[in-house]
Amino acid sequence: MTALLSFRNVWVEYGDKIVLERVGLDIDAGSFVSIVGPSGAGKSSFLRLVLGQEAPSRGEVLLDGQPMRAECGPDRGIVFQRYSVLPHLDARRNVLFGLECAGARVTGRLFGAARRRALEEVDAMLDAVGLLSAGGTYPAQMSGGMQQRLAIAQALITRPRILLLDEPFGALDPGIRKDMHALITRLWREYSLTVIMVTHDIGEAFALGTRVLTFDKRRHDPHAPHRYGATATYDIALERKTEVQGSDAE
Ligand SMILES: Nc1ncnc2c1ncn2[C@@H]1O[C@H](COP(=O)(O)OP(=O)(O)OP(=O)(O)O)[C@@H](O)[C@H]1O
Repeated sequence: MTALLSFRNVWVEYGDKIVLERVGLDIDAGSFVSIVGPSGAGKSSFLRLVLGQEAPSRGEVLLDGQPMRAECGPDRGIVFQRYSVLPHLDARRNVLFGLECAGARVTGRLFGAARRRALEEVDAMLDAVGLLSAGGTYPAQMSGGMQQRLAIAQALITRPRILLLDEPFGALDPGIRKDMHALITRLWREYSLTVIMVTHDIGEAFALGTRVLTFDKRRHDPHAPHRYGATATYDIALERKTEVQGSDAE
């Protein structure tokens, strides 16, 4: 079976600074991959490769066995720790914006029947993340948890196959984080997503992932810290036996 994503001897270098080196791994469709590692180990750089925001300086990244083009496509969505949503748009228009970006590249706006259909989809997505009644609310009026629900809705509205999460729950209180764990688990299953999540929380990595990757440097040169890059040093397959329970879990 072809892996959804394959990394073949992938390097990321900025000038003479090596960030990632010799990354070789396959990611299967439907997996939930957690990535942990020290600050600066190239975890966000790895996500940018998957997003198509950046091309490897050496090696190749394959999507469905084909070389991935260095461009963001609607089949990949991303949620960051903060600032994923647009402050000047209410919740409904934030999610609609995600659709407009993907569906109407020329004008950037949807009109008439297409807009009505899109708004129905938007409301269904807001419902899926528990924000249907907050459709007219602006991000500044929302709690951190609500903003992250909105960011997830915005990322999922284009029905991506791959959802990238960069420390998505890092700024949230523990109770809210549990709710978000339950939500993301439900959406991962319902939407048959492949999730790649960077987190600094080891417990979260193991609670949510079907696989945990650690990124770190195998070699260090104390006189030239940029000489060696990080790679996937541990690759741990997990059996997810238990459901993640949050207060909003179905
Ligand atoms: N465009 C760039 N030009 C030069 N260096 C860069 C660039 N982007 C990232 N880096 C460097 O690459 C290294 C890895 O950054 P990256 O953000 O991928 O690490 P990370 O593991 O996600 O870190 P953190 O956990 O702190 O978010 C850092 O040293 C960073 O300064």
